Amino acid sequence: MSVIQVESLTKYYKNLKALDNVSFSLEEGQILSLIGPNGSGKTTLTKIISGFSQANSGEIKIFGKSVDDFKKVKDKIGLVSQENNLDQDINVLENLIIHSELCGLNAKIAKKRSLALLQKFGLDKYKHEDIRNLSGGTKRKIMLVRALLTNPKLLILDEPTIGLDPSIRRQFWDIIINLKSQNVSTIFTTHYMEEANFLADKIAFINKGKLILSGKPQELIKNVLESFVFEIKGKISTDNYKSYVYEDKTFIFTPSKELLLSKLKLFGIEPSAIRETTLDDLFLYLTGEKI
Ligand SMILES: Nc1ncnc2c1ncn2[C@@H]1O[C@H](COP(=O)(O)OP(=O)(O)OP(=O)(O)O)[C@@H](O)[C@H]1O
Repeated sequence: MSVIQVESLTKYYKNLKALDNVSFSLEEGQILSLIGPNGSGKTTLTKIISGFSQANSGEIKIFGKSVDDFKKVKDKIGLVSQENNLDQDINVLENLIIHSELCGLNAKIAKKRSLALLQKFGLDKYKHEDIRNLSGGTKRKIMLVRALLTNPKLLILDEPTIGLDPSIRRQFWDIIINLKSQNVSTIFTTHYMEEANFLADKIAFINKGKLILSGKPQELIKNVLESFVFEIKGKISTDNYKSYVYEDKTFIFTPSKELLLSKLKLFGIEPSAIRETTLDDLFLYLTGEKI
């Protein structure tokens, strides 16, 4: 069953079209990664699908039902926004309890659930620590715990691991995979292709407000490009081959390394690298932009 179906969302900020007719859906227990460069509309989309902003047109269905009032589904959706919006002047447990109460849990259950989640994620040692004393990675983990207080079925994470060191990023990945095993669906935005490739059941490329391509990570490349890419210094004509030019290099895609190598030899052209095609190549090929 679809946890969320998004149909033709369009959002304007005055004259700027931040989202342009965006549609996608996500099944229970699936992980979707939204990838796009700065300003492509990722945050706008996460805010709209979690009820913190309104689209100008389009429809959002949660568990098959059209959402006319996000208050009715707010306990089904957990959002971790990009900016740290924890209360800096109170401690971790107080932050979690206040949030739980705002979500309608009674004080006793709020405390019990907060402590249980802190324990589960190895964060109980921080429970009496003021937020301002925590590292960036721990703050983000506390925000994730806060989003989980209502046992949401859909988690929305806006750049959850940006700026975190690799070991903390890895811990985040483990948490998301663990939640998937409990049938929680996750939508996360990222600039890191390897993160999307590792975690996502489905990747959606977003550029200039448009969702330009989506699908399973392994199939995205196969459906559009060939398996190998040759990097050649300078701009060259590539005739029948798919290719792109970036920073004075030509990237040519081919299913057969041997065939292209022999053709290039005829023209005395030596590739500077031959490698497997990546999602970065695909994004550059489609948009001319680097993530
Ligand atoms: N509140 C706002 N008022 C006016 N313009 C906005 C507002 N929020 C975002 N924008 C603009 O809308 C476009 C999409 O922004 P958005 O923050 O959704 O992109 P993003 O993909 O999340 O970028 P980043 O990766 O930098 O977070 C950008 O051009 C941005 O400048």
